[in-house]
Amino acid sequence: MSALLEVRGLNVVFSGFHAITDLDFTLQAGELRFLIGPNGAGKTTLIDVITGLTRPASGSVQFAGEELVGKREYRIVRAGVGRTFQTSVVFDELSVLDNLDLAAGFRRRMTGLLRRRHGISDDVASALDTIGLGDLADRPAGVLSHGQRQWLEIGMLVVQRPRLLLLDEPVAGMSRDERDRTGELMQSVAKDHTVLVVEHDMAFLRRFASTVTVLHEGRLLCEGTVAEVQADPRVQEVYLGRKERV
Ligand SMILES: Nc1ncnc2c1ncn2[C@@H]1O[C@H](COP(=O)(O)OP(=O)(O)OP(=O)(O)O)[C@@H](O)[C@H]1O
Repeated sequence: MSALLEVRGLNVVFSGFHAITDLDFTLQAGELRFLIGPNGAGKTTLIDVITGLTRPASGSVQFAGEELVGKREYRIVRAGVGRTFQTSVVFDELSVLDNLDLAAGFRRRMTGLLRRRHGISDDVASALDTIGLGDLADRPAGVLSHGQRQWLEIGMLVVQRPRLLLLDEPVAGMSRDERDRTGELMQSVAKDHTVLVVEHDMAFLRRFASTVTVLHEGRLLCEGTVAEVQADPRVQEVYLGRKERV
């Protein structure tokens, strides 16, 4: 494996408040990595920096050898970085298939994106299969359950063929069944992509995570397997007294 993403000496400051301090973080190509940490640890801020939403005070973010800091968001998307947001980007009135097709169209840069075409592209068919929504392909996205909607969003990312997928709390608000299916979906997506998942749910991590990075107050606290991280006294200390114990 080789490094796909290399964050070096990252500092993010909001009006004098240090949200991220001297962070080094590396993701190897093909990894499924989980990022955890108590509220305010800097997890979303790190994703915002990688995707160009937030500009760091200093440091670099190399993606496949290309510097991302200073690049506009759409250029970072084009470079192959896709993310889900906590707010939905699905169009309720459009069918599941049209939402996927529309997302794929951004990649293909087609004109007449909403024009119904004959047949579906291989990318869209394969994404539909991966997210398990084939039976609902022609239903409006508005009828989907919360979990199905999240899967559709993941599918909408996948059809854009990113090399790196950043998923911010993908199982928040899901039922147990939906969480399990999402974990399986993530593992399936991770076969062909590098995936970084921000997640709080420790039961979910224990089941689906291999390598975990822990942030605390904007700094890297530790990194390792789920078992290593859970056994680390520093991790236990920062989570102590919180609802979700490690
Ligand atoms: N735009 C901003 N302006 C000022 N402070 C900010 C801004 N964005 C984030 N912060 C602060 O930076 C710190 C890190 O926030 P961040 O959202 O990255 O944490 P997080 O680890 O994702 O937490 P959570 O699990 O609660 O989502 C927090 O103290 C937050 O209040």
